[in-house]
Amino acid sequence: MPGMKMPGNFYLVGLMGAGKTTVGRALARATGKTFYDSDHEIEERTGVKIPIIFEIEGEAGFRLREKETIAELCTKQDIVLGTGGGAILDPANRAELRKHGFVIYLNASPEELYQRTAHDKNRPLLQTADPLQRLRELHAIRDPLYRATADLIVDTSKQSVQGMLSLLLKELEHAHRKS
Ligand SMILES: Nc1ncnc2c1ncn2[C@@H]1O[C@H](COP(=O)(O)OP(=O)(O)OP(=O)(O)O)[C@@H](O)[C@H]1O
Ligand SMILES: O=C(O)C1=C[C@@H](O)[C@@H](O)[C@H](O)C1
Ligand SMILES: [Mg+2]
Repeated sequence: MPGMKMPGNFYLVGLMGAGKTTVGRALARATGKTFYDSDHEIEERTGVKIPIIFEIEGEAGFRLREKETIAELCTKQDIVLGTGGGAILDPANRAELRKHGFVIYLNASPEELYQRTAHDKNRPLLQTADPLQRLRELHAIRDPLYRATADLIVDTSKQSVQGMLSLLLKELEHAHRKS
């Protein structure tokens, strides 16, 4: 259903590798909205990649930048926003997202997320001896927060990116008709 027009903002939340960037871009294209990615915005503004920010300012420094960036992106209209995997840790971010858009949780098993992120060095939290174990821990801690923030929860483990897009368009159309 490309070109389908729905009002408002769609915000994607979920762990690293859930597909927030990939699926988010496709969703924006299909709905005629502008795509933003909070991680990319932060990299643009600082001029460095995320691992460098973690190295110099620590995770706390990154989270401050992330909070500022999310607040600013939440003033935009008619966008799809892929948020950083840890954005929902901060209650202020959760409130901003809930207030300004329709929040979609892309859920996937730690095993699937591990497969998807294994080749990529741009995620400082996964630069450990056992990234699968780290993903299991992060999933256990964050899954309740993603759920509490979301208007819609979808399981991405068994879907291709294209399959995810079709499912989302169907669910969003359904939610839109009810509202
Ligand atoms: N449903 C899917 N099925 C198969 N592969 C997928 C799916 N969704 C995403 N991928 C692949 O997984 C990798 C990670 O996806 P992506 O970068 O979109 O995740 P992300 O949620 O933005 O992660 P991060 O929080 O680290 O930015 C990409 O290579 C992407 O093509
Ligand atoms: O899950 C997380 O805490 C993170 C996910 C990425 O999107 C980046 O925002 C960063 O690597 C931290
Ligand atoms: Mg991303």
